[in-house]
Amino acid sequence: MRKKIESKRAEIAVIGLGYIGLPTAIMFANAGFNVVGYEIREDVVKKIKNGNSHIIEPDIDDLLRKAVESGKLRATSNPEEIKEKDVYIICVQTPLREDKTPNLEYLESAVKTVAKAMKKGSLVIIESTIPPLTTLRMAEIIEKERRFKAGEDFYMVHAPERVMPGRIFKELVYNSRIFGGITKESAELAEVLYRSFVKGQTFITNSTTSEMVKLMENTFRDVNIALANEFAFLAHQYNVDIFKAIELANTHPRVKIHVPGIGVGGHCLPKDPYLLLSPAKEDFGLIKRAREINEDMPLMAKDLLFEALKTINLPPEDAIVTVLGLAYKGNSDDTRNSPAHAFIEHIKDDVKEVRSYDPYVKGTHESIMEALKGADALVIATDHSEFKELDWKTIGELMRNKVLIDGRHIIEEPPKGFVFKGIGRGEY
Ligand SMILES: NC(=O)c1ccc[n+]([C@@H]2O[C@H](COP(=O)([O-])OP(=O)(O)OC[C@H]3O[C@@H](n4cnc5c(N)ncnc54)[C@H](O)[C@@H]3O)[C@@H](O)[C@H]2O)c1
Ligand SMILES: CC(=O)N[C@@H]1[C@@H](OP(=O)(O)OP(=O)(O)OC[C@H]2O[C@@H](n3ccc(=O)[nH]c3=O)[C@H](O)[C@@H]2O)O[C@H](CO)[C@@H](O)[C@@H]1O
Repeated sequence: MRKKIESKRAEIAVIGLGYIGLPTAIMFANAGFNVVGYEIREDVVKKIKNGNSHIIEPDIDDLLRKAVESGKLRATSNPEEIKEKDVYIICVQTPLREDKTPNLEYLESAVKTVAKAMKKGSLVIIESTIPPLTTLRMAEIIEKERRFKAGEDFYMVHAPERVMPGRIFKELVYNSRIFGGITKESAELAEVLYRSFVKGQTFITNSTTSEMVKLMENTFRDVNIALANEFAFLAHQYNVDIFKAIELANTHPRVKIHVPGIGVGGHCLPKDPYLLLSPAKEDFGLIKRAREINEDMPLMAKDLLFEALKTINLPPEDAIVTVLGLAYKGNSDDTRNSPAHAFIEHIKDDVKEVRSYDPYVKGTHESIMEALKGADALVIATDHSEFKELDWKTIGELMRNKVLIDGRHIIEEPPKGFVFKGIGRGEY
């Protein structure tokens, strides 16, 4: 198997062609492997077959076209086409249920599909982010399904993905990678495989450690953002501009405070802390409290909006509010767990009309100017580059009342004539 991987003769199936699976499949195909991408969504398969990406990411269109035109990458919804591959890489989503417990249905179904298709000696890699101990449980599913013995009849590894959307193709190459094997040999094989394009450092460990490492990384970020958000809350009470205060605090050699804002969205940070806690019998409460703080940030934006409306004596029920940005972060089309949606849900029954505009996502209006015509308040919920270059004079002329709420600190100096409030901007 090692030789097959080194000589790039190993046949690879990538299961799930989303934000992670599609770039991963492209990288292996462009590194010279024959790759089949298996995806249950037929619309996605159809697009990829035509060389078109269904996600927005720098460089993806050219790299995908190259992979498809060279014949190295094929997409399919037919499980027959992933039979007896050498390597399976599972990249399906691992969301939460309503009650915040992990929904591992997609993963279990993908593992069962792989179990049916694989052969003795296959290497099964899970890239999805999963609760501690899940790889071992998935190995048992394969053992039951096929009567194979994990570590003897097949190799199994958790190889968490750590890329940042917007920089995926750079980070796939230069990030360091962790390979958590159910056996050392499994991890070593995965390491050789990824070395075909990874230039960052690589580390080998066991699967439960790698599951925990990935979840700790995102929990670290989430808890730090919650701390920044709590600082922002205090800054309003002390009449301080939190961004100036953070800039100064960050001049300390051992302090690096994160960025407060309207909320923490995406497919990862809002759920990974819960995945980390899910198999635990007990915890200290810090991680959950940080999550609650971040989940409540859209409510803080609502409070600022209503305070601003009050200063112009406009009852909320008469106000037309335009939300700029629906994606969870700047220059992305991903709306999963977006704070913009949570914010809209919080205000929609209290105001006259909520409008929305996003350059990458369908909102109520297709042009920013149309969305702002006659509006009373504008709320920035996403830090898209487009919103950093707005012509405030023209916008002011279009709006009926000029209330501006900055949930993402994209405005340094509030434009003249606007009633301005921003998360953490205690000075205004
Ligand atoms: N998006 C990110 O920035 C990111 C970064 C690092 C890690 N991750 C982790 O990677 C995993 C995937 O995330 P994503 O953002 O790519 O999700 P995604 O929803 O964009 O992609 C998952 C794809 O898998 C498909 N799928 C679901 N079940 C399937 C099955 N049984 N067989 C075949 N296809 C199936 C879905 O239709 C979907 O297209 C998650 O665990 C996530 O936490 C995501
Ligand atoms: C540890 C780490 O770096 N993990 C990254 C993270 O990537 P991400 O795409 O989820 O992006 P983030 O930048 O973390 O943003 C999430 C949300 O938090 C808001 N935010 C952010 C920073 C801040 O200081 N203040 C904020 O309010 C932001 O607006 C947005 O809504 O998870 C991926 C999947 O596991 C990882 O692969 C990837 O490495």
